[in-house]
Amino acid sequence: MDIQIYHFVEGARQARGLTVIIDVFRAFSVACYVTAGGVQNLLPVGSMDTAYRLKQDNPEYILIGERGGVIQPGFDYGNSPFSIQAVDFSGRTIVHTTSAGTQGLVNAVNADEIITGSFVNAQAIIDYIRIRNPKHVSLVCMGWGALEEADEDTLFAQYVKNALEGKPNDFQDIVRYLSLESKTGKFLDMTDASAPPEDFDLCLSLNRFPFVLKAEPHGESLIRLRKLGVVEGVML
Ligand SMILES: O=C(O)[C@H](CS(=O)(=O)O)OP(=O)(O)O
Repeated sequence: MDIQIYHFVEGARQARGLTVIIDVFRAFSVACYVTAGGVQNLLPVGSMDTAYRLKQDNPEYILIGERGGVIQPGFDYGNSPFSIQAVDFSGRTIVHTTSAGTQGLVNAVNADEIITGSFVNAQAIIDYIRIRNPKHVSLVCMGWGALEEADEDTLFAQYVKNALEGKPNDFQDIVRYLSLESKTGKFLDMTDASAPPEDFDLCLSLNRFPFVLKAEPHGESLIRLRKLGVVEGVML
């Protein structure tokens, strides 16, 4: 298995094989929380225009996301796991747009298969890759605004690579580093309603969810993230 690590939108375009688009803080942690909240259709989109058009055509849709980390006018929720973790999304369609994570999903045009990456479903992702056993795995770190490396995304890519190569990982050390030494620790100090400090622990709640989110075509031009259960190395 050939495992390559890429960065940002350009990396998403280069990715091939089974591709993991990584955004730990916070897009793909949010995506897992809303999936656990029962969402029927989770539609990641790149542009704000697409998000607003979908809402205009379908007023019952829920808009979630941010620009510059901040909830945008007309949105129902920001890109915050704390704000949505207790919400029942059963039967609902969510449109999700973010500065980094969802940009990677819509740009991974050369991938054979795309799943999301975050620590909240890390073991399911590792097990899924092992089950699929592809020739090429691409791990794409989306970073801050898809422009600047974010430690948590790079550390997640290395965590998955290590696991697949049979090398050890020290998750407690990752949490210590992110909270005390990395720019990511800023999430602990934020008081903005769009980025409450609780998001830090919620995004680093290791293996909370036993499923992967796989991108699939939805209609003519959209993608949908479908939940695939993976428990103890077995796909449900
Ligand atoms: O709101 C977030 O957590 C980030 C903002 S940014 O990437 O730092 O601009 O968005 P995400 O796409 O979840 O990384």
